[in-house]
Amino acid sequence: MAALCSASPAISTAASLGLPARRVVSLLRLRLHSAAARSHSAAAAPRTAAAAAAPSWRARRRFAASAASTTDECSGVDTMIPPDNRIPATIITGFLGSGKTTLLNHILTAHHGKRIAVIENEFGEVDIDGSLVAAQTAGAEDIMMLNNGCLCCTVRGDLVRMIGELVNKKKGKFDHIVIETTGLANPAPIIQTFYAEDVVFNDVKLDGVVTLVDAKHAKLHLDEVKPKGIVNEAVQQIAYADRIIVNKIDLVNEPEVSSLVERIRGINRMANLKRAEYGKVDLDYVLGIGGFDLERIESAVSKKSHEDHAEHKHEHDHHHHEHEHEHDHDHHHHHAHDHGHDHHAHDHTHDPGVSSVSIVCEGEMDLEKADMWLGNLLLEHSDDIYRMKGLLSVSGMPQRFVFQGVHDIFQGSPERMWEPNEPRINKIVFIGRNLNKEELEKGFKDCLLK
Ligand SMILES: Nc1nc2c(ncn2[C@@H]2O[C@H](COP(=O)(O)OP(=O)(O)OP(=O)(O)O)[C@@H](O)[C@H]2O)c(=O)[nH]1
Repeated sequence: MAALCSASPAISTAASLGLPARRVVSLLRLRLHSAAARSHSAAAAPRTAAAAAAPSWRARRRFAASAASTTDECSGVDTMIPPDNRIPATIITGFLGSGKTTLLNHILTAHHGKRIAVIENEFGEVDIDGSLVAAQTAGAEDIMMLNNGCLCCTVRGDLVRMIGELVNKKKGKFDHIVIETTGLANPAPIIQTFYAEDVVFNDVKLDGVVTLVDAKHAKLHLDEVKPKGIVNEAVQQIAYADRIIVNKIDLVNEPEVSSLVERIRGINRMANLKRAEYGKVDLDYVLGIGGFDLERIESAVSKKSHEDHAEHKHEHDHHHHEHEHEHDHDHHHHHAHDHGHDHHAHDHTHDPGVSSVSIVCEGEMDLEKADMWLGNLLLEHSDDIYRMKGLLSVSGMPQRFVFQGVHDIFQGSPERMWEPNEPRINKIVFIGRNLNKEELEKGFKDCLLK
């Protein structure tokens, strides 16, 4: 059963990655915590207000099992998302050789005025990437190496320690942390580190996941068939991304890039996407992106890839048809029917089953029903739901309700007020494995007030 106002249904399975025991999500409880956050910050001076916001973040993060203040939980809430002054951290991921270090060097050598601490994860004995970065740049405040292991498993503890060390010893001396993963990393455990580990969570917030895709070789890796139960890292890196950079476009022709973009969109339609050579993108495309910020949910759930279109149009005015495949007709297939080249090969034979589903519907949500539905959904499918973002029009709530999640880690809060004439539209986007569009759509729409 899903959690309702007063239930505390912790599921007993402790997650394999050392995360806290899973709990069923409850929108109703999230609403409560928002109210608590408001009373905290209202009473506090500006500086303490930021600090006071932390417990509420944590509460929302973990769906505190105790039904602490249950008396007026169904009353209206007129809170806003609390300020978050933690240090932002960006994860740069992408398959081997896709251009992660090149992008990092671009970030470190560009003029943005940010002081950046770098954590490098080189898979192997020698700090090759570290020396490449270090040799080329004077821009990094600190370069720390995570050696001899993949960031996604053995050295996660090291990552936590390193971030802790950075914060303890150098707080105030840097403005942003950039973590470069190995090309074989699954980003999920790294993302979860930011929510599951207090040492990290209290001082550092995940700003976003930037995924580099090698325009020349990506298809090969995306098509690779893995043994049953093993997920293709190249697909996962795309699935978790907030920003995608299709890099090395100098090595391929336009139809090849378009086909790849379409393929990527089949996996993740929530992320922004840009094409680049040598990782050269505007820095505000990769830093300060707020991929996990509730305030910025709307752009993700409303995405129709304008930016890619604009960027692309700028560079290749005659060839910008990929957007035609990206808007709201969510299909699980991604044929390259318009491009006339061999893009069908992956279709359903090699398809790792990772895709996006977005649902938009007008009307007012019954919060209890939505709560029940989402709770059950995550109870059964949180392993398969990689990322989720949503914006709801809740009956009786004057604000828009926004939420986002990564597997069973979930945050939500009322956001700004609905404008008087603004259409009450509900939007939800899932990225994950084996998503059943029809079932999701039916479940979501059944939560509307009849
Ligand atoms: N032609 C071309 N080469 C590129 C581009 N971007 C990066 N490279 C080259 O590709 C190679 C790999 O780039 P890196 O930045 O080291 O890639 P990486 O993802 O950090 O590699 P790993 O750490 O091995 O996973 C280097 O020789 C880069 O100079 C590009 O846009 N075009």
